[in-house]
Amino acid sequence: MAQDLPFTPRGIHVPLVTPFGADGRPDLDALDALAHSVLDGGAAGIVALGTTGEVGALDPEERAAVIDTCARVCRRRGAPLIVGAGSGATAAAARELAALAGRPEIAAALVIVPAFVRPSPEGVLAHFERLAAESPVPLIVYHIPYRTGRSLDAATLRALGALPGVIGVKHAVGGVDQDTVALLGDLPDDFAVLAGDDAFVSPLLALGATGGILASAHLATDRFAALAEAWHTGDIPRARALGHHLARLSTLLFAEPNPAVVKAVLHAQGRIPTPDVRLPLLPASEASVKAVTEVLAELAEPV
Ligand SMILES: O=C(O)C1=N[C@H](C(=O)O)C[C@H](O)C1
Repeated sequence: MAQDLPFTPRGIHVPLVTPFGADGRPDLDALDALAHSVLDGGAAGIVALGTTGEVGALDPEERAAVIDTCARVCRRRGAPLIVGAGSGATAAAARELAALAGRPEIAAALVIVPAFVRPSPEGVLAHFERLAAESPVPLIVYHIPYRTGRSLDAATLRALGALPGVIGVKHAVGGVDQDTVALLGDLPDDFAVLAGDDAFVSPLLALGATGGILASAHLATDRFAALAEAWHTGDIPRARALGHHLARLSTLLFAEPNPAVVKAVLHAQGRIPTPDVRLPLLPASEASVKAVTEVLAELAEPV
């Protein structure tokens, strides 16, 4: 089903892990089932090829297969698909985005701020101006300075948000800082902030974020969906209680490099065939899985 345009990202979107089979290849049936399960749990949509999908460790054919699988599920469910695309320098990013044309399930592309080269804020703006002008799909800026090495102030984020074709930012600055507060206090029209640091989703929703892109929401998906709903409807006692519980869960899920713990727990639950991650990631420890399992059991109680 084609998405209604314009797409306004809202609610919890789950950046899917890429399950690997015993042969080491992506298990597309498991990916299909995982996508359905998080949508059944109340996710507003899914994200293919996020950091959590180990995009950097997939070859081009594997990436295409992941997009095809996720697009098929989203078509069937009428759910929006966000695709991670457009890393690297501007020309290469534009080519990657161009390849997303003609896929009505793809509601937006999640495009990281250029990493490692640390362009000036003006360079970041020029990068997104060119990509937004050429992209066949709307863009969500993925702002994650602790991975890219490029921090951006609220004024630059607002300028990005004012670009036609840029519909949101996945905000993952490792906390709630002065620029987070300034940005959410004065947003450009039709520009959504999505929480991208799992442990901080509740405070960001409280400040006006419309949702989140959260690896943690593979687990307790219904609770993350309820958290977003509670903040949106103003049920503050419920929102606070859920937020505190889910922050504990996310902290444990990110105790080792993402998505090792998420995959290990999904495997322990029988939802993916192996807990395997590709190097340079290492498998999660048993202690991490045990700690998450305990918090999940608490979350099964009414909050
Ligand atoms: O894949 C993603 O998108 C996410 N990646 C973040 C990360 O690994 O830093 C975490 C977030 O939950 C979603």
